[in-house]
Amino acid sequence: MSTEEVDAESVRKTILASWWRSRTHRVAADQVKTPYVADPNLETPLLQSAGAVLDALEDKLSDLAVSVVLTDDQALVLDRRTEDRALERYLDGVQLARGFSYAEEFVGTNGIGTALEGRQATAVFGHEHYAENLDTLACAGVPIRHPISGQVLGLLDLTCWKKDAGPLLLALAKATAHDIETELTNQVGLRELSLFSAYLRACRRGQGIVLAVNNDLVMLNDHARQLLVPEDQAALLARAVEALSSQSDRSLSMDLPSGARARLSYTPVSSDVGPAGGVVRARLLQEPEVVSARIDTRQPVLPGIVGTGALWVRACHSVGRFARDRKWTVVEGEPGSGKLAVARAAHSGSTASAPCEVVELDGIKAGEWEAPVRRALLKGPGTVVFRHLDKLSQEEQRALAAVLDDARLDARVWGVATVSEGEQDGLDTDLMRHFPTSVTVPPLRHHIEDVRVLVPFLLAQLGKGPLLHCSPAALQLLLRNEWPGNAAQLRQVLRKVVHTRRAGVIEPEDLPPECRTVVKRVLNPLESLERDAIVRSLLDADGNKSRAAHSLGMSRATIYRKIRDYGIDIPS
Ligand SMILES: Nc1ncnc2c1ncn2[C@@H]1O[C@H](COP(=O)(O)OP(=O)(O)OP(=O)(O)O)[C@@H](O)[C@H]1O
Repeated sequence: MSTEEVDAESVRKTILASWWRSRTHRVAADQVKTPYVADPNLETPLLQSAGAVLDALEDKLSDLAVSVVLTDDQALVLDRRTEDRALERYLDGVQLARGFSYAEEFVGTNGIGTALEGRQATAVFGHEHYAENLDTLACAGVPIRHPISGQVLGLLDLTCWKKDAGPLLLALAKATAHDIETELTNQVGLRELSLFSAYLRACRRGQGIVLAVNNDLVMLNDHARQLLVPEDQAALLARAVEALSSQSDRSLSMDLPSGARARLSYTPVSSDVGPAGGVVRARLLQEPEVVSARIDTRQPVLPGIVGTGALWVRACHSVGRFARDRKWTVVEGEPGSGKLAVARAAHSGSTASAPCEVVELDGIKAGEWEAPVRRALLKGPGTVVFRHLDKLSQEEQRALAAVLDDARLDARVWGVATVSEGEQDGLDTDLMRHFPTSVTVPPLRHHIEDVRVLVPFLLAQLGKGPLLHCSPAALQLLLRNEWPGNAAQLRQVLRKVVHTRRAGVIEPEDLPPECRTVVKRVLNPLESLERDAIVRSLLDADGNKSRAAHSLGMSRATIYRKIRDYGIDIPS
């Protein structure tokens, strides 16, 4: 089979196709040798739903030499139940046991890997197996699908001796897989049904844009499809998915890539079996000045900064335009998202030769800002950046407003204030009269593709421009991160890297532990230490969670929970 031609008439079509694939994968036909994962993830909805069904089947088959196997969607064996000792020993010998993969690429034609490859119920009998040690067996595998998305979650397989096999084997496997899917519907479907009813209620309530999301599902009403261009839909969905982690109602405004501004209200939905996702209602705000300006994202952004993500380019263009028109502006955004960088770049883009004064207001003592502000204002043409304006007390803000009222401002002075996300509304109204326009800088995760250009840019800033490059694998890790601390966090990470690697190629192992995580919030120092310790132990233990937990003195359950909480992602 591994070297000679096969007579197409003598073999079933699906089996012949699988033999060809096995041959292409260079699977050994005289032995079973397959990768082993010591610690497969056993906390999945599939295993939770399958447990009771497998218990019941195991009971029914207790007098028969039939093994019940459950795998994940990659053919990794998660559970195997065999009452018959002889069969059990044989299956151990051919590595059909928990932790081993029965994917076609490793084992060749078999009821598990071949069924997953073809995405359909498949039985493989005796000599149809590619590896000769499996000749005495028959197995029937049936993929198990997510009840709503249809995505294959895993597979149910029944394996017995070839001499005992018949058509009933596949029929029983199908019925059992169906029972597991029904159980999944009860568990998962309840969530989705709750979300669907909440979505329908929101649609019935008005004419606006309604979206509903959870981790597996997205629903959009007609208004969303008609009023929003695809990039705006994607940006809204990204924001909605982000809101999923919060369990409270929220409303917020956001700039959309097309230039429109939307007001969103997010309502979480819960079901009897836990959180079910959330419903977002959105309203487009009519801000003609912004809406009318469609931005070509291929244009270069402002001088001294990089990035081509639609939201980022839009923010840069708006700040640049306000700088040219000398319209005082508030630049709002998450920590480290590049507010000051945009303000400086807009200054350079409009009046590079004039001075740009940055007055840091965070932590400044009462009244101490007054002298530098007056000095900056008196300098004539140029830019004054009021950095972290929201950190001034209300009283100080009123005092600053009075200073600005009194100063006979040169019309060629441009004022720009940076404030933390969501803090703009709390600023003193008298002061805000001086800042008639505002722009929101998007967090890095909303223009994550810009990591590709930010990395070389920031490496150059750190003095390593032509000396250091990122390997594709390391870049992939950086692109997967959520960057709760935004570009400033990315800069910190690269600063750590250049301490240890001064030239050459940055590989994944050169990146600090935080790059192995996809956490959505900024961790406190204690949490960061714990996360780093877990990542290091996992790397030392080649991804083996039990060994990592042992070395840290943690229980397995705790390390699983922490891996989930910190979004740690280390392949075994
Ligand atoms: N698009 C970009 N191109 C180049 N550098 C950037 C860009 N975005 C951010 N940076 C760099 O990232 C770092 C953090 O940016 P910056 O200080 O402007 O953020 P911020 O939002 O003002 O921070 P804070 O929240 O502390 O006020 C700086 O070194 C800045 O030069």
